[in-house]
Amino acid sequence: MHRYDLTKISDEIQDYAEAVSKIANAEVEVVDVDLRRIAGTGYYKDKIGRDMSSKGYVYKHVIESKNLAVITNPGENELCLNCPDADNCVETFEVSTPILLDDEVIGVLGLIGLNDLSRELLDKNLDNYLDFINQITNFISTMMINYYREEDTASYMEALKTTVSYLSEAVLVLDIDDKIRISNKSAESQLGLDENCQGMKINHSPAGDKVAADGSEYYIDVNGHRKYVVGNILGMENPKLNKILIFDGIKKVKSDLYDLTSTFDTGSIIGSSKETKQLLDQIKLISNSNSTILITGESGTGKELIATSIWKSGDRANNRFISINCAAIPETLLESELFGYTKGAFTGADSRGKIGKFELANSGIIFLDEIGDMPIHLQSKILRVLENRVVTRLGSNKEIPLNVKVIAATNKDLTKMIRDGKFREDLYYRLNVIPIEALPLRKRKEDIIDLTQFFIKRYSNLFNKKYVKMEPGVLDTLMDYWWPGNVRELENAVEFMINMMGPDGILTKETLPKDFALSRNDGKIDSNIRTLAELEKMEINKALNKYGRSTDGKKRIAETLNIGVATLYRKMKQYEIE
Ligand SMILES: Nc1ncnc2c1ncn2[C@@H]1O[C@H](COP(=O)(O)OP(=O)(O)OP(=O)(O)O)[C@@H](O)[C@H]1O
Repeated sequence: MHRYDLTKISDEIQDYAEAVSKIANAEVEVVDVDLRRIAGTGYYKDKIGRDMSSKGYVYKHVIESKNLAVITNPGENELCLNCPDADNCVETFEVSTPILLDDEVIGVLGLIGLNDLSRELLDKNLDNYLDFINQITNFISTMMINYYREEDTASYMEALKTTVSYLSEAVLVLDIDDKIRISNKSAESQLGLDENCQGMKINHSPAGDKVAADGSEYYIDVNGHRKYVVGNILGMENPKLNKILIFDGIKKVKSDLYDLTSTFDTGSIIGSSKETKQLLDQIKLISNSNSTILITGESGTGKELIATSIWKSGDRANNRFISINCAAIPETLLESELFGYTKGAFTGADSRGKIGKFELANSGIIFLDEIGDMPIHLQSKILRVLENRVVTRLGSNKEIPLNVKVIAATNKDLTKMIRDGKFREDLYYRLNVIPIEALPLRKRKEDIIDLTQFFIKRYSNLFNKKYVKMEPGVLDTLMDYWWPGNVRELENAVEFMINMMGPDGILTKETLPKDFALSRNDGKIDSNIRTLAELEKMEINKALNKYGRSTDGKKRIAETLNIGVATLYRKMKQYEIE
């Protein structure tokens, strides 16, 4: 196989051959390097496609030498000596010119005289003829290059089309006039185009970066409609394809950000105790108020669930609920997470800027969980946001008006923190406009019955197990326990029990978690009362022994204890666990 195959453009070569033949008053033939006749005029036309390797001595010489051969004495020339037709050669002259491409011979063009007239013409105008033929061979090699270039482009386009069709982001490949050359399904549906949109002009202009950290924001105008998208425009070094637009609609980008943020539980509050009924009434009363709410209570009492219930029963239910755990985000990042930043606001910041959680929550609710862990310098900033109802991105001085309802939560004693100088008193009063207390489970024991039933149902469904009943005494044990980890601990205990439950579907005392031994022996509370801190320390130590101290180990511990990794580190520090 040769690199260049002249047969691919044989029709065009034949057209040239015919033209040259007329102008030069001679016959023309073109052969490739295998001495196959590609084109031919007059006498040679019928012989196109024939293999000439047994003859064609002159051509062989031209191919090997890469030089032109002018034969004025065909049959007698030394190059004709071995030719079987040398004795009865009908030619009066022959000019054989190599067709060169990249310094490689890809074929030979032969100009052949068959009568004296053409011989005479040649003799008179040899130089002109040679120039002319040179031009023609150059044309042929240019045609060959173009042929491969187009073929390359076609397969390149095909490959690009296939690749693009696999991408979930919207992709448009535009030509130099910003007309669509390639589009994928996502781009078509986002811009409301049909699949035959090739050739349609797309106008795009920067929209100024407001939301996304990983792309620029653009308006795309198509069919008289304007779309607001986030993405990237890649330039291409290609004469036909000019740029690639990769983007997603702003709504999707915002909701992706939102999905990343919202890991909250949106279940409903279970419990029929007097206390829980009161809580539900209170939620109803306040859900439409725009005042700030502070939910206090031990860990696992359902503070976040209360916050989402307020959201769902209020008039902001159709807008966002953005939850941010102030303890889980490193102090250095918390400020930019909350307020956002503009391009190049600080070293290491994404060069395009990013929306903050306050802005993202606009017209909805922001839930500031573990507000007691907020560093004091940020407390004053939060206070300012709450007072002025505007937010300013880091690195910018533009104030963005906010219509956000704030719900904060903490398991810390903020009044004590104020006394210790760790929490700003003015912020506390700003937050504590509507205080809600999430009671510990042991202070609303009736709920244990409802919650146990609720979780039994959830986990037996989840694990596809049939639950029949609970052995007498099991519920008493659960009711008597003091649940330091509150509802979260109860949920974990029930999940464990359903795992342990035999095929008879009966929850026995044996299915209770081992660590329940504190109250398991006789169904009564262990007479040695431990502090919560002691219990937490014990559990963390146990988990460290089981899973080890590696980063992965700690991840698993955090999962098992149902707390965040940041909380685990904080607690290890607090209890001086090495
Ligand atoms: N009354 C309830 N009904 C149903 N599920 C509940 C109830 N209270 C809490 N839960 C569940 O218990 C778990 C812990 O609740 P949540 O995260 O709201 O507690 P929290 O007080 O915010 O905890 P932390 O202070 O540790 O963040 C969640 O899975 C929640 O759905």
